[in-house]
Amino acid sequence: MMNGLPGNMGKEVAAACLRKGFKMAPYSLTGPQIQDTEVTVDDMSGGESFTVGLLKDGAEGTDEKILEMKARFGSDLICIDYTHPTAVNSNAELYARLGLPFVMGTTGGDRSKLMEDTVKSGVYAVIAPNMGKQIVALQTAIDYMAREFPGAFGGYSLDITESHQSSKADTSGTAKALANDFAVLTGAPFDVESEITMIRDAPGQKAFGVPEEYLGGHAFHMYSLRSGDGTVEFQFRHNVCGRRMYAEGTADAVEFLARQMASNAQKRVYNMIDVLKMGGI
Ligand SMILES: NC(=O)C1=CN([C@@H]2O[C@H](COP(=O)(O)OP(=O)(O)OC[C@H]3O[C@@H](n4cnc5c(N)ncnc54)[C@H](OP(=O)(O)O)[C@@H]3O)[C@@H](O)[C@H]2O)C=CC1
Ligand SMILES: O=C(O)C1=N[C@H](C(=O)O)C[C@H](O)C1
Repeated sequence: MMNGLPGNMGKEVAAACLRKGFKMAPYSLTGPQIQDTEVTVDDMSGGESFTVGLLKDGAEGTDEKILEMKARFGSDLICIDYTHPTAVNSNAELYARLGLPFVMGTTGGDRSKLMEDTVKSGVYAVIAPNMGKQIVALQTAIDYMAREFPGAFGGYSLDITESHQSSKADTSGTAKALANDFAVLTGAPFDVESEITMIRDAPGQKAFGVPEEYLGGHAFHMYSLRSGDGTVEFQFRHNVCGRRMYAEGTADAVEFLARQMASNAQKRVYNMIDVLKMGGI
């Protein structure tokens, strides 16, 4: 069940899932601005397409339609969420209430509550602000570095700049996640709400290196660690044009979750680092 159609990631992820041979559930949760009642998604390579009915978030009869799908598809029904930061917690509550496994790619919301609610509910889930395999590998390495060498960059200042399409509603969830590890490395507090520089305007995006044709869909990140006297700088960058890498990773996460469910795995809530480590992608 691809929730967040006809959004940008919704369509990309639906396509990646179809390319992997998955079938689409007949309904998708959609947002308050959407007037259409259905949308057709395809695999973006000339193959299969599906028409999906759009259920406005909170609309009467939503639970019943989802429960009908659950009765029809059983444990083959896995929700994928690429909606809106304001919908993260309410959607996770819905999945928990109806006992639906889910992959949450949507960023923002109250992340601690999201984890708590999901763990408490006992549903299987993969939750990650970034599903791009290579970025998750970098994240894993920085996470390892922070755990092995906390304070190794003591006295260094941390600067984080990210650029995304102007429609992005929140600060990069990836930057926030990595900032926590970098703060362990510098040993100094870093406020992810106020200290990450966000670029959302076209001149700024172009100056940051974003090609003109990707102003509407890109994710450029730069993390800089600079020594106190300014003589040494480390930079880490991941610059993605388009959205395909996240969509492919999401389809892999769905397959991973289905495998964990089939094997009755004891652990139920995963992140993408788990997926990568456990050979899921
Ligand atoms: N984990 C990852 O790897 C990645 C995560 N993301 C995250 O995915 C999210 C979506 O991004 P993107 O597709 O670019 O955004 P879009 O704005 O293109 O799409 C979001 C869609 O969700 C709909 N929506 C809004 N509120 C709800 C709701 N309550 N229930 C269901 N649907 C709703 C929107 O409708 P409406 O127009 O009415 O608001 C819109 O159709 C963001 O949080 C982004 O950060 C993005 C890329 C990769
Ligand atoms: O909104 C996006 O586009 C992206 N969101 C994710 C985030 O906030 O970290 C991942 C990637 O940056 C693309």
